[in-house]
Amino acid sequence: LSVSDKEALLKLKKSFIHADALSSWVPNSSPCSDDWLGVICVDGKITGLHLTNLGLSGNIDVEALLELRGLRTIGMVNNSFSGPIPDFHMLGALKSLLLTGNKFSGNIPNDFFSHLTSLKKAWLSYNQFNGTIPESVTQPTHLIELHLEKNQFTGPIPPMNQTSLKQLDLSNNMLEGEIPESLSIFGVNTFAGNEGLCGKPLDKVCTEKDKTLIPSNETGNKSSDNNVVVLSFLAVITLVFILFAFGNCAKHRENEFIVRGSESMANDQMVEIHVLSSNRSGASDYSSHKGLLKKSTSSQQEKNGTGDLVMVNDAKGTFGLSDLMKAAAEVLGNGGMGSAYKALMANGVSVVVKRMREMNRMQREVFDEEMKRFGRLKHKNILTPLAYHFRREEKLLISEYIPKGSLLYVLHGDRGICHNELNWPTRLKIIKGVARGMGFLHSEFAKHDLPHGNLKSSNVLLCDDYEPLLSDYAFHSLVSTPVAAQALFAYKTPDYIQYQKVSPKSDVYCLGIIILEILTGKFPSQYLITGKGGTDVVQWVLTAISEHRLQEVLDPDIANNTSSLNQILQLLNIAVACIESNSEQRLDMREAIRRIEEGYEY
Ligand SMILES: Nc1ncnc2c1ncn2[C@@H]1O[C@H](COP(=O)(O)OP(=O)(O)OP(=O)(O)O)[C@@H](O)[C@H]1O
Repeated sequence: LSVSDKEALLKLKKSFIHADALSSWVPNSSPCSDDWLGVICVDGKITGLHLTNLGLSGNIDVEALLELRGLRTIGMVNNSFSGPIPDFHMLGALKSLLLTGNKFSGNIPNDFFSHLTSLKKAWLSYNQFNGTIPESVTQPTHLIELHLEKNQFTGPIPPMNQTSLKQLDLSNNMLEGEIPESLSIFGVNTFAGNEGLCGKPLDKVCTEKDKTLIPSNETGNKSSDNNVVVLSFLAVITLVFILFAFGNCAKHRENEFIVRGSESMANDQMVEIHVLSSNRSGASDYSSHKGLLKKSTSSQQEKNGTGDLVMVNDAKGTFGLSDLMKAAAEVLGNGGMGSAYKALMANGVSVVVKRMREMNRMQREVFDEEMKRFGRLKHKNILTPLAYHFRREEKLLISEYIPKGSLLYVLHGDRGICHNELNWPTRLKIIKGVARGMGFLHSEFAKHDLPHGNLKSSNVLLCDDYEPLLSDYAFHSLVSTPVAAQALFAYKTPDYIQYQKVSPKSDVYCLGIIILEILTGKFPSQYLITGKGGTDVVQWVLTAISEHRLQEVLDPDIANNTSSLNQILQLLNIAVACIESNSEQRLDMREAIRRIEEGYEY
């Protein structure tokens, strides 16, 4: 590694604002041998930067990047970078440019992709880009993945005909005109949310006018002018809406809108969420009856009870959207996949409603099948959903409310009676239940890359007798990779951070973290976006092992249980074998479960 590579990275770091997460990037260490966060090296050469979810912003110093001769991947997914797209087109050897989930805005120059001839993956989704899609996107001949969804691109789609293209997502922009025939092999979801598009695979037939729209700068600029008008109009409407809603809310504010998130979980206040009733008009539209949905469904759906709520499991009886809309709702939190509410329905049943963001990877029929399959799952340690609601813009997943709450809450949030009940036999019961639930998911979803994908203590709910129930599993196939990378805990494992891969072994790593969390009683920093706060349980335990201080890492509440100490240390060793950073040397799920069930004697 030449010195200038290190200097280049330090220069790059200087151009970032809020770079606290890059505390390992310091002059007296080496990027490759000292494992600088997010720096990918092959044979001592820097080949990639994988700076995902680090809260970074600032002006990316492309000159510094130019000095990294071996650089092939730039990954800056889910940070806060803003302004025009940096001059990445100067890095002609780039293979992956991953910028999803930032605040980049403005036009992308028309020749941006011309020099990026080796580009295989371009993820520019979930930003605020506008103007036309640069025509040069047709030029990288090996392009495999192009993600432009959730921007404000206008005008027609350039005539891309790369046969290499396997993933294309242009959804939720403002594109218009005829879809090029070469792209009609992609599904409807690729183009959804662009009112002005027509042609196959969409149902909308093109008019002569649509067909004459050709990609040109003039068209792009014209449409963006139109968009400015439309956007200004929308902005005014939104402002009126916000002012009105604010006025309405302010009246009720004192006891309402209290969020019961992980930070303030002991707060049990009820909230009212105002519902926009579609069958009235004018300012009086905003009825203040209790409910969950911001926009109401049609009055017919309300009348017939179930609306378009699909029951997949009637263990708690049947109910409909209208029952949910009338229920008293309480915000439980806002996780990576969306927000969660508790709803107490008039029949006395409490449910949790999760509003899922971005579950549009599948066609409606496939989604329906998947949900029905979820509804049929039966295992003592699995939370089986009760119902779901499908609309393009929004999916709701409804499950039974589990009063004791999550392992996260009982372990770290509640210092009351439940925490005191977390003695060793109870913790062992939880570990075994989690392992059994994982075993079930790994055989039920054996073909999935991630049978669970999001195992962490907030997704382990505790029954009254402390039997754990796993929730939020098997979402991986329902969402696109950029969303998964943002929302699923399996993407925080070394498998993804260092090697950009996930597999069933990533679930094993997550199991290891949860066991360490239960044994140490510490909140893992791994759960936090920036990794700041909490305890890096992996590092802490590995250091303690190397210094033969194992007992010191145990939660004092269980460490005093001398009769079980051997068993506790045995579980600690199993967890350590699960958090092995090299997935090939890591235990597989079956072996991890076998060891947890059988126990090893020292
Ligand atoms: N069925 C349930 N019963 C009781 N509490 C629940 C239930 N489902 C979720 N919760 C709690 O509600 C809160 C919010 O859940 P949510 O799943 O939205 O967020 P999360 O688990 O923190 O993140 P993620 O979206 O990644 O799973 C969490 O504290 C969770 O433990």
